[in-house]
Amino acid sequence: MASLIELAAMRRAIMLSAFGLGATSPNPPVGCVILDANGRVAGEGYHERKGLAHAEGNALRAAGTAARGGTAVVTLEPCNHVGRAPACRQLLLDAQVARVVVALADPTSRGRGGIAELRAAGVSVESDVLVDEALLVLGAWRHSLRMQRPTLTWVYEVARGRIRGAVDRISAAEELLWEADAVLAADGNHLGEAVVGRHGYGMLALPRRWDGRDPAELAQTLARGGVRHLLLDGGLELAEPFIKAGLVDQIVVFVADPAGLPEPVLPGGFQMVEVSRKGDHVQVCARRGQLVAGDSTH
Ligand SMILES: Nc1nc(O)c(N)c(N[C@@H]2O[C@H](COP(=O)(O)O)[C@@H](O)[C@H]2O)n1
Repeated sequence: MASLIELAAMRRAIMLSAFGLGATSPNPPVGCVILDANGRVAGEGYHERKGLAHAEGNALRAAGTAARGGTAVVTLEPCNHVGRAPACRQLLLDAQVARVVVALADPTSRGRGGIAELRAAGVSVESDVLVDEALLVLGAWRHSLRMQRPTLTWVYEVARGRIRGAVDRISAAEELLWEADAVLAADGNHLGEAVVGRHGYGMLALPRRWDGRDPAELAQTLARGGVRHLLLDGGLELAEPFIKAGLVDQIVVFVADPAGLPEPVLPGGFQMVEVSRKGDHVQVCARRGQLVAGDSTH
């Protein structure tokens, strides 16, 4: 069982991991905290983008020799492969940590996985710690892997009975770009990295526009190009083919005024999960019905 100190460290690691949202794809946003042998924070880090060090590598570098005999608290199972970065389970063994606390198992882990390797090497490993909280950050990535397409969020504004794109006009909508990898807007005529340059050169391969034909084919192309979270910014004409194809996972709608709400405001099958005030708009977040309970979108 994880101790109270380890649970607090996991929550810290989850917060750190969120700094990687919208930047790490196709890799996951991961955070890690190293506790020394007395349970004090000795180092921490997160995965910033593909091609750079994994979260564990950054946290171990910050901790230095204080990691020896300590505990690594990490939001995703340490990787078991030598890729662009060394295998994290080997870095942890080299640093001589005594214990590893993990939130989520890695659905892409190679061989028998980092957790099994660490246990085989005599390290105490606690897994499935604060899974639901870790999924607040890792959820879109994991859902994308499960569905073999990007997690798709449709954002729009409802104003004077009209439904239209929101990102250009509403700052809270523009902020959603920071959690997405790519954005499709202007009735399909604009397709690009959500925040230009965040993933690093060559990490995403995107077509410049969508021909408007097959949304499932576009989703496949984007998934192959490294996109794990797509933001759709526009009115019904843009979103309808994606809704009909069952490709919209979540909705963020900004309601400008209580009068003249269109009928309906949300498409069928979506349930509200959050209603809040954002400046002069009401923001409603909704998820597909069957995804709300239990495992949620993610
Ligand atoms: N445990 C862990 N921490 C991180 O910080 C990570 N980015 C990952 N990612 C895992 O490794 C794969 C990517 O490897 P490369 O960076 O491309 O070599 C990714 O699929 C995850 O399984 N894991």
